[in-house]
Amino acid sequence: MEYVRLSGQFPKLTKSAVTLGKFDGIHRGHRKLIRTILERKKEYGELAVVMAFVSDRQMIFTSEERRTYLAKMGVDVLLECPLNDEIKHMKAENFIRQILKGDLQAECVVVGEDFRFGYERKGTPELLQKFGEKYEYETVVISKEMEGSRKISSTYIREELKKGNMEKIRDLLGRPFCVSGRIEHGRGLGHRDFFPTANIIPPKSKLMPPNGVYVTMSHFEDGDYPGITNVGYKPTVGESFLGVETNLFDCDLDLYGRECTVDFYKFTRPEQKFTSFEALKAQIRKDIQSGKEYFQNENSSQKTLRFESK
Ligand SMILES: Cc1cc2nc3c(=O)[nH]c(=O)nc-3n(C[C@H](O)[C@H](O)[C@H](O)COP(=O)(O)O)c2cc1C
Ligand SMILES: Nc1ncnc2c1ncn2[C@@H]1O[C@H](COP(=O)(O)OP(=O)(O)OP(=O)(O)O)[C@@H](O)[C@H]1O
Repeated sequence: MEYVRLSGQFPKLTKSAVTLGKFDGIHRGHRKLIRTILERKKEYGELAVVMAFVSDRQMIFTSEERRTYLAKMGVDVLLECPLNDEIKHMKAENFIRQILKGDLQAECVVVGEDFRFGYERKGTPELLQKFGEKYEYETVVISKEMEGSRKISSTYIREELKKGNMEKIRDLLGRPFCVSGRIEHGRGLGHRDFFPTANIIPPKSKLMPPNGVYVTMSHFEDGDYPGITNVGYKPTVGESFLGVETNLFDCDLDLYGRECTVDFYKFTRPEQKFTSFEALKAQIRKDIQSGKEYFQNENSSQKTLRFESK
């Protein structure tokens, strides 16, 4: 997949199917749009292009996580376009003429039914359709994917992430919330004293759930390991950065330096400051036990698959 972080000129493409939006998290609604451009690729040989408008806010998926994910889906080009004043104030027709048609040579534009763009948010799916006749492209408008009576959106997922509601997030994303990164060395206290942990330091750009303990599944290139993860600053020992620290059940491999994706299944308790290291260790023993019970529970076994629903 070609990845372009725009800082001025748009790339010149030929014959593309373009989908537009912020695309944070690539939730079930986003995937309907992406599947549509992939179908166009298959049927008409159009380039599958995702144009993602980006700002400085923390994201459900970091830019890197999103890139990896879209490449796996089969997207040809990811354009990250800063949501700056120039883009925000651009007249809708200019955006269509200069960028969609002029640069990207769109044959097809795919958006959700409430998508808005350009000056005074006057760019609507209807307007895209209207100009499609003049500039010769097709517009596909996708109906909103719902969860009950509420539209799925990145905003909805952010709200649930703030509450640590990992089960709900899994429904909305159609897969678990995850953190990806390289396993780093901790201070080594855990390993020396009894429970080894695999540590990831998420970038500051990653939107995280509340500090606390979660039941997780860690995915490495050659295997998946259930475990229990602490997110936070380890107040008992005092750490200066936020860590994602996982005790993998029944795994004694040396994992340092390896790439890992940790899927979050369930929040179990907030992070606490303990009065002694012994008290912390006793609590972690209990955490490990409750994590193992989660995976042993027959009803939970279905939940541990890394399936992608809808
Ligand atoms: C399941 C689990 C739960 C944890 N809960 C807490 C906690 O509530 N408070 C805390 O200060 N540290 C917590 N920790 C972090 C420990 O302080 C940390 O594992 C230990 O200090 C070893 O750190 P090191 O690997 O950097 O040496 C937890 C770790 C794990 C794996
Ligand atoms: N639930 C959904 N079903 C179908 N299409 C959607 C859905 N949510 C968003 N889209 C469409 O996907 C594209 C990208 O959406 P975008 O990320 O901008 O919105 P969002 O997910 O609603 O996020 P936010 O809550 O931050 O506005 C847009 O064209 C949008 O209309």
